Amino acid sequence: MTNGINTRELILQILLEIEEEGKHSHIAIRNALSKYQFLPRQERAFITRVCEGTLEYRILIDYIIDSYSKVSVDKMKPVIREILRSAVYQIRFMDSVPDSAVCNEAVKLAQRKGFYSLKPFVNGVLRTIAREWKNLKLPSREENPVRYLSVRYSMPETLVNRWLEDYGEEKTEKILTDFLTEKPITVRCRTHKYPQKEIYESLVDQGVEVKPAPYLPYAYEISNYNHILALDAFIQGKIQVQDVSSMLVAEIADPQKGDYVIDMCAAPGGKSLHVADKMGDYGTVDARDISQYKVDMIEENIHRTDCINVQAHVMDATVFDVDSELKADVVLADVPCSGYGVIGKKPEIKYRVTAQKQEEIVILQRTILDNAAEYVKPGGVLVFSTCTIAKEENEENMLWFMNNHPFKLESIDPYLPEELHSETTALGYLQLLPGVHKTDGFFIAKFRRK
Ligand SMILES: C[S@@+](CC[C@H](N)C(=O)[O-])C[C@H]1O[C@@H](n2cnc3c(N)ncnc32)[C@H](O)[C@@H]1O
Repeated sequence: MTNGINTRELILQILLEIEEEGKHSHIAIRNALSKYQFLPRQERAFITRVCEGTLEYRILIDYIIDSYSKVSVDKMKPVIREILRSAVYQIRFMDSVPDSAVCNEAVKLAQRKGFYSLKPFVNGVLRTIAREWKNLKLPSREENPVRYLSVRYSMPETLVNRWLEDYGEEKTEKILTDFLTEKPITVRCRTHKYPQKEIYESLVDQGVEVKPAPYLPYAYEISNYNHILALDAFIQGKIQVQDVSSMLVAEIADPQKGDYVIDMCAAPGGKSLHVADKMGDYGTVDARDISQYKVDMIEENIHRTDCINVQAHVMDATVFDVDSELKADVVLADVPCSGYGVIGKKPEIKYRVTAQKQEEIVILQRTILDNAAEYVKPGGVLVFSTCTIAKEENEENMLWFMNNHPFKLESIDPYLPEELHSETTALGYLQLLPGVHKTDGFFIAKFRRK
């Protein structure tokens, strides 16, 4: 308890918003923390870790609870379920809090939330788990490898099955391991405007730990800071938060000074700003997104980075814009996707997968790609990208696109570090897999209009 705020209660509230109201985890956590800005850094870190960890390990946690509770997790009242889940996360994964304190806090919280009669149940289940969890066996890998991987790495069986089929057991296990590995944030240094040394020194002067990121010389991994919004390099627009996979898009697009670039799905503007930086102050990036809310996010970034050659507009990429026909030197179609490549950052994605959503997203992507094709000048470039590792959204869409539009793939090797070169990059596309490559899961294909 700090300043009248009960940390466990705040954690419960955040988890209920994510699990019961369908909020995105990073938004629910960010909103709660910005409401209670006075909380000390250590407590903020604790809240973030417990919420993220409870979500990341939900399947394993439920397996543990179900092994020791008479009432199964899916039959419990949401408040009790989330109290137990977050307590089990602390017992299983955090040494900093004694198990007895975790149990006591959970029991008190159940009472405060009006579940007086369930106090003995919460107490009994948690104390048994604290005593017994080390003896609990996971499902047998030999008898049921899918169930084993699902519980061991907290990944729904549908996704495990899909990746086993697409990538084989070894790569799937690397992907699953990577999703549960904590990683620093990556930033792009805007070296077109500011010397990298100056950016490095500004970060280090504020106590930030700075390490080179993989694959691109102007990317850093940063850690050991409280708020990124309080870093001078960020405030002054010298850095942009972006995964290296996403930075590769502007490299591969290779815009030339004076080009007209359309970014069809641009918010919050990471790739638009990068492309604009690469063009210097020449040319225009037409950064579009579906809603004013999204366009405001792009505007905020334009303002902070003082990128004068990016213009943001509300425009629905599924609606054909006749004024853009054959106008663009470069079109970026960084389409909405299932997001499986960023499950490590947004763990709730893995629990919200349905076959229907998967089909709908492919249809949406193809509609956007149909329009994107029409905007590219003869001889111009279309870069298609997603942050997923689902074949139907990536390779299958790429093949479909080539069968339906007058474009050909073009080698992307000239824009990539040698360690990323492969048969597919020589052809014109790249599937990055978490744990196999040192980035988020991401797909990029480069087409040129015939
Ligand atoms: C992968 S994100 C884009 C990330 C962005 N390119 C960047 O690098 O910062 C996909 C974007 O597509 C937008 N979107 C979804 N449906 C859309 C539509 N029909 N028209 C335009 N944008 C759309 C979403 O709002 C979201 O901002």
